[in-house]
Amino acid sequence: MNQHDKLALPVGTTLDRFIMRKQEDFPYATGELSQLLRDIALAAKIVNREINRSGLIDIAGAYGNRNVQGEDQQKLDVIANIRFIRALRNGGEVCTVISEEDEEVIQTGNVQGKYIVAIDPLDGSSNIDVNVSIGTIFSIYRRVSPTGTEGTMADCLQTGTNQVAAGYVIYGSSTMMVYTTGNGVNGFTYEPSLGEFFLSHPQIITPKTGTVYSVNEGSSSSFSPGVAAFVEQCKQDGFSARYIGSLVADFHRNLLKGGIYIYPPTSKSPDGKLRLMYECNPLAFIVEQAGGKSSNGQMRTMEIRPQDMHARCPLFIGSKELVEQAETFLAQERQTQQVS
Ligand SMILES: O=P(O)(O)OC[C@H]1O[C@](O)(COP(=O)(O)O)[C@@H](O)[C@@H]1O
Ligand SMILES: [Mg+2]
Ligand SMILES: [Mg+2]
Repeated sequence: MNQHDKLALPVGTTLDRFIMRKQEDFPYATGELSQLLRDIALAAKIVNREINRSGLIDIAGAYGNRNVQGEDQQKLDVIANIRFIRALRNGGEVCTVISEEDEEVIQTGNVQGKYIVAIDPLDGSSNIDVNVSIGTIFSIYRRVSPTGTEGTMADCLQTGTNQVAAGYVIYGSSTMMVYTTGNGVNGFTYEPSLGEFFLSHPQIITPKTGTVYSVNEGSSSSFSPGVAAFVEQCKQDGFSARYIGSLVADFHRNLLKGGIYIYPPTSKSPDGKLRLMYECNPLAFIVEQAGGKSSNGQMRTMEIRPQDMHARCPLFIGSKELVEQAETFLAQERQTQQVS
């Protein structure tokens, strides 16, 4: 197979075939990561079916519990959590799971498993029952502790630069899975009648800049001067404001069209709202692989050392030039604070 065949897998290739072909790029690959990606795709198909018919069956609304974030769990949050954890446990490749919906780590019992998965089973919970795009976000690490034991905290609290793969599923007008293993970003669209994901967006490259900014301006009264100045600059430059309120959906649009998504520190969320391990790091890996950028306004997201599985951090992510522009405003703000 020559170089051209290896790179240019035709649009319409199934996800399974793509994973197998890409595995051939790594002579020492043992197939475990490939199997893990297939396990995630399988769970995504099941969750997709539940989401599509959520209005017909009694899975709409709140579940009646609060998760470790203090958020009311939606029934679909719980269903998606169960489905993904079951698929990761049954697949056998994963020893430990970090989930947004579980306070403690989940030891799957697969002590021979080489991988750790951090997952946001259902992203965009506030949009679940109103038929707006929602998603699943996942991040995969190789364990650092020896196999034969349960995953440790050292396995779970690795920096984002150690990710071996990351991705998301968007349940929208179509359902897509977008992921990277560090060799570019590829998107697959789900064909429900065939039950298969097909390559539809090969080698995604995000535009260097754009004219869309995504931030919840409802919190603008507590934006720092630097954030407020950047948002004002976007308005003066005639940018369009787009905010779906589902991180995956806002990120996906900006990834394809160019733009910036910001979740800054606010009075309600002094460290921002989004979680480093299963929201910020996986999307940072993808955007960097697509030529974009991600930071907390100052530091590269993937270099932030997680202090806690559910640690939050501010997020500035998207087109490289826009993230750099926002960082410049924040640097000026820090300088002003230093001299005052
Ligand atoms: O309503 P806010 O404060 O703008 O927050 C919206 C953000 O919160 C989230 O819903 C958090 O994710 P979860 O739904 O997984 O908890 C993001 O998807 C979204 O971007
Ligand atoms: Mg989320
Ligand atoms: Mg969630």
